[in-house]
Amino acid sequence: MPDAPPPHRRRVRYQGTHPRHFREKYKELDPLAYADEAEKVRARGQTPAGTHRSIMVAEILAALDPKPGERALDVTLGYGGHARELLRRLQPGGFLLGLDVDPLELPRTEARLRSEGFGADALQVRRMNFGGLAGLIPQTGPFDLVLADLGLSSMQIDNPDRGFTFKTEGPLDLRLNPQKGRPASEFLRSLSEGDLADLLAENADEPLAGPLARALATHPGPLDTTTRLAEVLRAVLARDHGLTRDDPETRRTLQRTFQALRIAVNEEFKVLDQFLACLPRALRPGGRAAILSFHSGEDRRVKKAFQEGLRTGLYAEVADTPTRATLQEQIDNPRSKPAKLRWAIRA
Ligand SMILES: C[S@@+](CC[C@H](N)C(=O)[O-])C[C@H]1O[C@@H](n2cnc3c(N)ncnc32)[C@H](O)[C@@H]1O
Repeated sequence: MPDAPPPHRRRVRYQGTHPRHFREKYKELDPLAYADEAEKVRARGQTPAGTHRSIMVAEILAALDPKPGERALDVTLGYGGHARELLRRLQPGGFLLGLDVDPLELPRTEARLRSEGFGADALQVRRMNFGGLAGLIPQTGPFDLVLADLGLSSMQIDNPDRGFTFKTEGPLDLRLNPQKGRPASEFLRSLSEGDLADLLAENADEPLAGPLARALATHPGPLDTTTRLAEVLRAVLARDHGLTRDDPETRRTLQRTFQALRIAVNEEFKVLDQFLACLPRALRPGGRAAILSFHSGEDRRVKKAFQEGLRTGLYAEVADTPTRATLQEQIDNPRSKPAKLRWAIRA
């Protein structure tokens, strides 16, 4: 019998000349069929949907100094961009173990790296939270280099189903691993006004923590979508400060609130502290660690752990000041603007 014809796929429709929403960006989401599209999007200073542009690659390579035959641990594999650059420099004979907590993106990243020729002798991938590093090291032994690129990948931010962005309607989820724990909407319901104010202040240095917490805690209906949460916040900013939807301060306040909730839902400070406490055990003598952080709560922790490790003799050398992305990179990829890189060398 002849093969049945492939099912007809209706072209994705969108308003205007360019697709604006994630699901409309069918060309970017299918880079094999539309090879040029990603380049055009990058030339506009944007990140193609479904991909991630690795940040401060040259600076991270300089800090980690990977050499053929060495063993590396990337605890935030993400899109695998940094891992790919490390793997190239670790060959021949080197090895990289990539971890990520995200069950949705990790298999795609592994498939992409395998298709680029990195076999099981060079690359292994494991779904796990880097907060559990202390349980991993007895199995793997220490590494020559360890990389942590904290936070979220662009694939996670841009996918409305994950609920990380207020720019598009989606469930208020915010979990890095949606198969574990409770979504932000449920978590939000469990908090008192006081808890919420503390969370906004501690996790995002939010100056309007009090009034925002009051509005969220006393909101009559459910706050179960990204856009509904954003509307409640915007209403407070308009009422108390006359800020419009498009005011940059409105955007920053929304970003801080989403960040504070994400940190809480994923217990990001707790797992970062666990990781930092175990990091010296994950490094061989002379081993190098590099950590890229994206907000002050993370950077404070990294700085303190490195300085304490230097004082107690666990580290031989640590970065005095954080390295920032070059101005050109900040223009090319605005997501690199808040990034701070710190490194340490194991004694
Ligand atoms: C900024 S992205 C990494 C991008 C990657 N360096 C690249 O070049 O493609 C951060 C990744 O870390 C993962 N992640 C965040 N917290 C984690 C944790 N506690 N344990 C494991 N993975 C985590 C996220 O799921 C995300 O994929």
